[in-house]
Amino acid sequence: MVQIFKFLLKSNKSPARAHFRPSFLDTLRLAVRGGHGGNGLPKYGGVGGQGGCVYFVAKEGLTLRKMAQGLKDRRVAASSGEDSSKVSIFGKRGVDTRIEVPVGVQVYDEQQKLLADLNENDAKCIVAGGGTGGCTGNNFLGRPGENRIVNLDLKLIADVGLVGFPNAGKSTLLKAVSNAKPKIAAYPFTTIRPQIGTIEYGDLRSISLADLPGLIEGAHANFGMGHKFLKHIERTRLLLFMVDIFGFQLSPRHPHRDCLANIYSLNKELELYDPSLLEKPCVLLLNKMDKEGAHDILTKVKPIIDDLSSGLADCPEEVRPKRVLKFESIVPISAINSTRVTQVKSQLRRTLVRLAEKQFVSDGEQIKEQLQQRVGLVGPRIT
Ligand SMILES: Nc1nc2c(ncn2[C@@H]2O[C@H](COP(=O)(O)OP(=O)(O)OP(=O)(O)O)[C@@H](O)[C@H]2O)c(=O)[nH]1
Repeated sequence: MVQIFKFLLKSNKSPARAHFRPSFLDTLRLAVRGGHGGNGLPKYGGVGGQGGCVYFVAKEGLTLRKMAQGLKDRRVAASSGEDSSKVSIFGKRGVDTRIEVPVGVQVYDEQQKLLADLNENDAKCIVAGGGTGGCTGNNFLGRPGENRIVNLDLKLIADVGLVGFPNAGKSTLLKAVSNAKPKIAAYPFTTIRPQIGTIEYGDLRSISLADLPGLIEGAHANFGMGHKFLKHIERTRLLLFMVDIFGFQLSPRHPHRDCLANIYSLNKELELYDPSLLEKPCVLLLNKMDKEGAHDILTKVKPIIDDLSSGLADCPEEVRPKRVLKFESIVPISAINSTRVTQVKSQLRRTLVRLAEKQFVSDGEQIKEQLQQRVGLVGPRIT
């Protein structure tokens, strides 16, 4: 009888969903606790060992999901310091707990205060200090370690951020220029998580390109997946905007926006989310140029895109930005046929090289200034 029941229960089990993929994880909450300080020994003036601390180390190639899998109950503690004893007057320090986190993680406390920004491989930060050991100052009673909740917020780091409304052809471009294998389909929101691809050049240089999906009108106010993906733009050095030359309509309930309105709308979304994003260098791609009528639209809109402020008066009020973007370059392309894709690759590289040069010069100036201050008037002359 038991066997029959077992068989029936087994056969009723629903099959695993073949399309199931774990979703992208970019935030994680952890409880961290430093070790308790060991007690001192009053009779001999012995000092207890300090509690161990919990610290994070950034490691490339690690994801928050992988990290979370290793921390099932989301609690991390370090061990306590040793008590002072007759044979060991100074108690041993507690063992520290090292937790590896992905590069690009920002650590916040419960009051949303930034504790650390781990954006380099091997960058470290202590998130919970150990308690002090018992000594004369605390009546030989060891103190508890720091105990708090920390929030980890992962922001992707890529050289280039690909920004555009759904269906513009971002995944198609990513596939054409890089080694990424994104999902492509003729309906919006095919891409549900950021994808990063590497563009490789003949001289073995490479740059990373992140497709940041989910941007829609109102994303700045957290509509759609709003902030979840907008935040990733902050860490990119160059913005690559992409619009469909024929415009875009989110759904039959939403108005159809032509290509110009789309550009203004993207401009406004970034401006409202964080105006400093508008200072990043940017390149615009006008996609789907292989379709009939695309060149006529391009001839009409190109002069306005060259100087976006000239078209502001005709722009629908709800998508009108206060400050307009100035594109370094505007490239009409067909991502599906790879037309002018090589030009896009060279343009991205040129802009990034120029940026790096600028940064190098300004770093150099800063170092020179610091040196001059340190050496002062008595040292050798710095030219
Ligand atoms: N005719 C034409 N169609 C294109 C071109 N680029 C992309 N498409 C088509 O446009 C549709 C959307 O392309 P995707 O690459 O998925 O667009 P996306 O911007 O990544 O879309 P989301 O995943 O919604 O963010 C697909 O059917 C593509 O085949 C192009 O250059 N010309």
